[in-house]
Amino acid sequence: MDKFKSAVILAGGKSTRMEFDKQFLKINKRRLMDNIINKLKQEFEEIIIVTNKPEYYLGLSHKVVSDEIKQKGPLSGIHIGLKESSSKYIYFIACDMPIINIDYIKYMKNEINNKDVSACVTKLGDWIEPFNAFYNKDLINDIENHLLEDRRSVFSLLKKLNTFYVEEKDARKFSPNWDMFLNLNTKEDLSNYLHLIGNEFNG
Ligand SMILES: Nc1nc2c(ncn2[C@@H]2O[C@H](COP(=O)(O)OP(=O)(O)OP(=O)(O)O)[C@@H](O)[C@H]2O)c(=O)[nH]1
Ligand SMILES: [Mg+2]
Repeated sequence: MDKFKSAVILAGGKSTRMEFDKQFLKINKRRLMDNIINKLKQEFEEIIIVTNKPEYYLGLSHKVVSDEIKQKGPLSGIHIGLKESSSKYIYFIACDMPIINIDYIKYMKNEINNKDVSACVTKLGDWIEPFNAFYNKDLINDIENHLLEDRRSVFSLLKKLNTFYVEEKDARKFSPNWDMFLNLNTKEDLSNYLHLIGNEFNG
């Protein structure tokens, strides 16, 4: 079995800060989600979308699922993503992360290939980056217990487990300005990003 067969895109959030649903964001007349899917196809055989609006994905050839434990934030999406996927390690990315770094994905795979870890996440100072990361399918029960205690933080969950951390300085070799972790939370984030790539926001 391919240990790294599956990738999950989380698109089940409320987009409160962006004020429109980020999963439908278009850049240069193309849906960002479609770009993410196409990129991930280079590296993963199975792609799963976790969305709160599955009716907008009818006809897509990938698996589309919704949270089973609702209203608990990203861990809800990680939970169902792990349940629905069919490999040991599952790659997770958010629907508002426009820059996929395939070399870094390959690097993480190689780092954990011969290890048995709960997750592979990257450090940023004292913090971690919860996406552009791998999680072990084994975590389903741990996440359920964490959420039952009404704890929602990915980092506090990972601290309790056997997590493999990539050091910030090692990750920066792949992405010196950290763009592979860029996520578009606000309209300002979006307009900065569009400016960077030389586009205007066109809805
Ligand atoms: N499946 C699922 N995904 C979620 C949930 N909450 C957030 N996410 C996803 O997790 C990722 C990171 O979340 P945020 O950047 O905070 O996005 P958000 O929660 O939609 O936006 P805000 O409301 O502004 O916090 C995004 O891909 C969201 O779609 C949830 O309850 N379920
Ligand atoms: Mg949020």
